[in-house]
Amino acid sequence: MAEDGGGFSFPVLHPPSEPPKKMPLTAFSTVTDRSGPQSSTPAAPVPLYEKPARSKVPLEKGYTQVDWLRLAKSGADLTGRDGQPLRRDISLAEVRQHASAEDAWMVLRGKVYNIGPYLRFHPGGAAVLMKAAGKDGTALFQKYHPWVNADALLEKCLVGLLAQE
Ligand code: HEM
Repeated sequence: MAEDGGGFSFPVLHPPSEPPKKMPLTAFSTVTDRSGPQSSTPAAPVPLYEKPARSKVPLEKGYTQVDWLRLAKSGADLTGRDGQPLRRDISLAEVRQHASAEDAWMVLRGKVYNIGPYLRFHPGGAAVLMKAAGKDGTALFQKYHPWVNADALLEKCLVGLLAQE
């Protein structure tokens, strides 16, 4: 609608005949899930951040990573090599013979580690780590935590290198 304003023509807005309905204040009731049949109950709010499932286990007292680093620095022989030099010829067949909790070796990226001393310190739990005992655990390691610096953590557990086949 336009009215004459002395040579100018401009629209005049009339207030709506009905006052606006009171708007709900919460996002909860204004957001509606239209994916399925409509219902009177509001859709549950979608969480913005799903907490990933963690499988860290509570460690026994005295078995934190700090305790481990302290042990690793203590000079104790964690390799089980009894002072023998690093070996470069370890076969997978030999690794397989070290598959018990008392005597556990694991291959990680071509390096053979004596993981027995680390079992109780492993944040994922000893039982999980035992899955890789006597085996090449590289794929499992990469699956769970490729960011972990095993070279540093297990430096003092190095038995030697896997033989090139
Ligand atoms: C011997 C080499 C390994 C070392 C040094 C090691 C070290 C660690 C460390 C430092 C963490 C804590 C990671 C974090 O808080 O971000 C961890 C967690 C874990 N590790 Fe290992 N790990 C080893 C091998 C393995 C293997 C072979 C498996 C699987 C069979 C495994 C499974 C896990 C799992 C499931 C967790 C808990 C992950 C989580 O939910 O936070 N680890 N490990």
